[in-house]
Amino acid sequence: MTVSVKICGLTRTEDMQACAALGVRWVGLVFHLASPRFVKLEQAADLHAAIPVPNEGGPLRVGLFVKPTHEQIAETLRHVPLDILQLYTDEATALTLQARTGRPVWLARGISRTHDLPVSDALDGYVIEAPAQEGDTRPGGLGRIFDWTLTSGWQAPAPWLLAGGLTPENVADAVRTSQTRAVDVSSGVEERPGIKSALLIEKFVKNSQKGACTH
Ligand SMILES: O=C(O)c1ccccc1NCC(=O)[C@H](O)[C@H](O)COP(=O)(O)O
Repeated sequence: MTVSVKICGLTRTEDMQACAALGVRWVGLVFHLASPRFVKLEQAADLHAAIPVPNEGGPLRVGLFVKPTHEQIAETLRHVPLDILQLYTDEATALTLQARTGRPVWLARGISRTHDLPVSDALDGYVIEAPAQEGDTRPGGLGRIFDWTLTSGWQAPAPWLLAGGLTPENVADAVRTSQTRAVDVSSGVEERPGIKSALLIEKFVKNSQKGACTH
């Protein structure tokens, strides 16, 4: 089994190109102003254009939005033809935005117990990560892990990615323990926020496959 990889929070052309060259399945662009990885629309359009499109073998482009309005997403899509929307919002809003944009929507969900795991199959996917804590300035990209055994044996209602605090060192164990088929990383492959390391991305992609052998 192959484990699919998403690299999130890209801000530089060379990092987009490294992801494409290393066979990363998804690249994430953060449209949340308070993030150190925030990209403006023109910058995002340039990043989008820097790599092959998905039907020519390039990664799918995922846009991250925190409590977005339809207007914000519509304006973003006018500049950047994103393939997938990753939303930090409630499920009802996510469903509305899925219908209004016609784009696949992944809902980010922080979990601290199995009871928190999503049950609805109406969305296109989930990003499962550690729950937000009081004082957090943003809901993701914080390098925080959660108990990976919580998803072991989960009959997920839709495709999902494991996220939060993954690194080249822990990703094989994370895949093995959580039984995920897709992983999502931002800070664990960075030199500093928004600045990725091609070497760390390469190690991450390679090591993510090592946990996949046993399930
Ligand atoms: O990266 C951010 O700054 C960010 C801001 C607002 C919402 C989400 C954000 N990032 C999400 C991600 O990068 C990933 O989906 C995930 O949380 C992994 O992050 P990390 O723990 O840094 O690997």
